[in-house]
Amino acid sequence: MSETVKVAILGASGYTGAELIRLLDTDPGVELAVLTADRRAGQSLGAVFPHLAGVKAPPLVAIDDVTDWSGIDVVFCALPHATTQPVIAGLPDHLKVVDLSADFRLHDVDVYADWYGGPHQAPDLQKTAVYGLTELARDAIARARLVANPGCYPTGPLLALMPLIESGLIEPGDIIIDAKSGVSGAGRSAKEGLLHGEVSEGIHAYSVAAHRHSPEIEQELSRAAGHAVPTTFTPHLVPMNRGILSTIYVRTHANADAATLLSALTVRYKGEPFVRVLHGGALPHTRHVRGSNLCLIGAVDDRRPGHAILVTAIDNLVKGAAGQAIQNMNVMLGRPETAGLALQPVFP
Ligand SMILES: NC(=O)C1=CN([C@@H]2O[C@H](COP(=O)(O)OP(=O)(O)OC[C@H]3O[C@@H](n4cnc5c(N)ncnc54)[C@H](OP(=O)(O)O)[C@@H]3O)[C@@H](O)[C@H]2O)C=CC1
Ligand SMILES: CC(=O)N[C@@H](CCC(=O)OP(=O)(O)O)C(=O)O
Repeated sequence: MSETVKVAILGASGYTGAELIRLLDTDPGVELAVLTADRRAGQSLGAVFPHLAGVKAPPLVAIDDVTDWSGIDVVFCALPHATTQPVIAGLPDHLKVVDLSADFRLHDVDVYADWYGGPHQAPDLQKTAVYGLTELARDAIARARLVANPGCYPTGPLLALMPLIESGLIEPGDIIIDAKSGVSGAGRSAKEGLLHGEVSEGIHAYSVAAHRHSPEIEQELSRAAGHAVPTTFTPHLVPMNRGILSTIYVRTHANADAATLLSALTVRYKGEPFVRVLHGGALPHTRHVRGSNLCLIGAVDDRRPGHAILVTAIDNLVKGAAGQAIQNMNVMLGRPETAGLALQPVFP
């Protein structure tokens, strides 16, 4: 591999594609070599995203028109669910791949089929995929050819909960995750439920007890617990563009209180550039992470003894998607993990 990392972004005209470009443009060691789109193929980057007109990048092309992959090192796949499996299966072996879609996250392809409405189209490739929650899977990511980037909703809660389950401080079978997302989480394609009139000046729960991120959260919490862990997860859509705030209700073990949980998380994430544990009752806001790759975690004691409430905040497009994908690329290539990700949050 040459010193400059040559990347292809499949789905470059979407929200996560735009975020990959914005972040990678800050890394002088990366060249944007191939950008693809579907309906917008044939357009320049500046025509699709006027705010990115100053970025050095080739025009967007259809995936089928990319015939020579020999000069590419890494592919970011930012395509809709289910379109991704045949595309990645068809890529040459020399490419490292970070998939932002859900297609390779679920290890059990039968569970995938139940939640995503059809059989998995690349089950053998699925077996090789590493679930890429960077801070908790770094060694496996470093050895992987294909990394399945976690979903935006699971990222914050898993970072908070997995170390606490592993250290026996909380009851894995008694977790409730109440999450609120900005609308960019739903992508850029037009949908009636995302019209300004449907989203502004209100908030609503959706996919209650039926969201496709439930099996993903349960897969990872079960791995931490060593047994099956059913979890209550309720997403809400809120009238903001970016951010996910997750409020997480847990029952504690061994007289642990919120301070105990925060101490354990502080030890677990010591030296991590992107996970920050807040103390003294401080709780994160989505505006504390906007535009950055940070995950902030706070906790307070519930008024019910033996119960605590954790709160996590991420930017769904950064730590929940493009930022974590770049972090994973950096780990896969043995590069400094913060390359392209050294941006502080945009505030207010
Ligand atoms: N938005 C978010 O916060 C997060 C999204 N994800 C996942 O990342 C992936 C990308 O999401 P997002 O950027 O929001 O999606 P968008 O809908 O904003 O963008 C989708 C991209 O894929 C292209 N595309 C659509 N259909 C096809 C097709 N059949 N063949 C080839 N290209 C196609 C689009 O091209 P064109 O514009 O030309 O139509 C566009 O570039 C999805 O799987 C999503 O679930 C993961 C974490 C967070
Ligand atoms: C607000 C909103 O609609 N969010 C999306 C989740 C986006 C995401 O990150 O999930 P994937 O990576 O699995 O697509 C949803 O609820 O389906």
